Amino acid sequence: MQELKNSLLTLITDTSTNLPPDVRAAIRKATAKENAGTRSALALSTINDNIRMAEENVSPICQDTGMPTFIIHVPVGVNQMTISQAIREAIVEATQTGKLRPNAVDSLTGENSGDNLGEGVPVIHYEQWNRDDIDVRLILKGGGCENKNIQYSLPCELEGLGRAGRDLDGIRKCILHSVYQAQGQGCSAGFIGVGIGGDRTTGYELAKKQLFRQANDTNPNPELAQLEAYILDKANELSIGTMGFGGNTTLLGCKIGTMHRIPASFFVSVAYNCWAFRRQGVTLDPKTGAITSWLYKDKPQRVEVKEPETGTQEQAPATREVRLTPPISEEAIRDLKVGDVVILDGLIHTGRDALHKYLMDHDAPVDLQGGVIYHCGPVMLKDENGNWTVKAAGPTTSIREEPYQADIIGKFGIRAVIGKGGMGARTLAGLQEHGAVYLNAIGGAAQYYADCITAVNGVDLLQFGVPEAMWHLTVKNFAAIVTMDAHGNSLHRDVEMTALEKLSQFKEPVFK
Ligand SMILES: O=C(O)C[C@H](O)C(=O)O
Ligand code: SF4
Repeated sequence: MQELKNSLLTLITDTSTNLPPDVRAAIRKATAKENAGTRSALALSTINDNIRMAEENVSPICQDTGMPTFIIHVPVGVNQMTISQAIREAIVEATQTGKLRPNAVDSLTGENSGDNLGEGVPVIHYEQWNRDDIDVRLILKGGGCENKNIQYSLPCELEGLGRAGRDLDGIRKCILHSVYQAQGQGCSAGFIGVGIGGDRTTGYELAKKQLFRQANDTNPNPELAQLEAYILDKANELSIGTMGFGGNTTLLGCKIGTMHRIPASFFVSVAYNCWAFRRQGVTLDPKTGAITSWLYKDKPQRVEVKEPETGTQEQAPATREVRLTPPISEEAIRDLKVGDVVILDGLIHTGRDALHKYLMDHDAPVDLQGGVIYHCGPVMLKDENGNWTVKAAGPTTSIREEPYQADIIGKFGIRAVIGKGGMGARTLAGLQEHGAVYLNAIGGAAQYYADCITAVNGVDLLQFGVPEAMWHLTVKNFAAIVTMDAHGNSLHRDVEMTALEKLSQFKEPVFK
């Protein structure tokens, strides 16, 4: 198996940097359905640029390279320990070369292992089969969309949909609700894998396994095939749109599997995957470990695009572009309105979970008066001269900072927070009180934003690990949309309210 480690390294690199054709086809279809100039269309155009840049640069599509999860089928007699060891070596190498972000964190101490290895990381599942070759599939599913996974225990009451019973119609309601509750936070438009039945653990496993199906396959069970088609159609009527900006595409794929359950339990488990749906697979020669074929790389798929029906077309709002350089004045911020596009030049600072908690009872390492905080955990590499370079730097989900954000803005005089997915009522009130804005960047567009970073000025709190440290970055032409302003307006609140109204239209039974 002399080729094994290199084959696995190729698989990891390709998964992180090159979206498979079925996923690209779904994104192309979504792009064609949005009207030029709308916020969703602009977001999709950035996403498409980013997909191309990641492939060209052989760099991560998204900075969050997720929890590496392998599903491996082996012939009888193949040594699984040899494969696991080769996976670990390939993961360390992929981390050293910036194809993976160091993502394994000790849950109690918060220490980042730095090489993507840790207790339970990576995840590797083996199954034996009767074939002679080895089949290795890998998914790199990031944290933001993982946090939007949801498990329902039937019967239950669902916001907007009422009672969901222990039948196909109850299942239908749960799945629609799962898309609604994700809003834009898991970097919509997403793909969902659904597991019906099992227990709490196997239900989620089944849901994740569905994500290994081809996006354009047809479920062999006609009842489930019908449900998949129904969900894909109706979830797209929720108008959540790309990144939760509103729009015609909210869901790119729905795959449903079922297993037996025990009488008392009835779980519907949903695995939500962002548009940056990174999964690839290879077959390997069991003697040499060389790649013999790729599993998701068939010819580019033809996309048939149905025009949006009249009435569903969002009109492109007139966008105003405002160029700002930190430190930003309160006056300039109060002049901004939801929908404006802000182009930033100058110094910004990254800060996410660990930093926000830290800043509550510590001073900031740098002056943040008039400053900009970027919710981002980048992929960084140090060169031979000790200089840092940015390999990938898209936004992280902002809502996790909701308990801290308003206080931090007030305490340090921050004028803008960049992130994705939006924030809640407390932050909105804080923006109004202190004169600040929330800027939504395009989640997953890690190459696109890395390209806007012209210098790494320094780093503080590196003891939090690379993703959680406070990086001081100079940016040029960094564009983001005002989605929460200093006047109490929030696009996220409006989109969620509309989506809830639309969700409640699906209350009546469909599958009797
Ligand atoms: O950890 C990250 O960089 C991002 C995460 O995947 C998220 O979606 O919030
Ligand atoms: S930032 Fe968005 S695209 Fe990246 S892993 Fe998280 S949810 Fe996915």
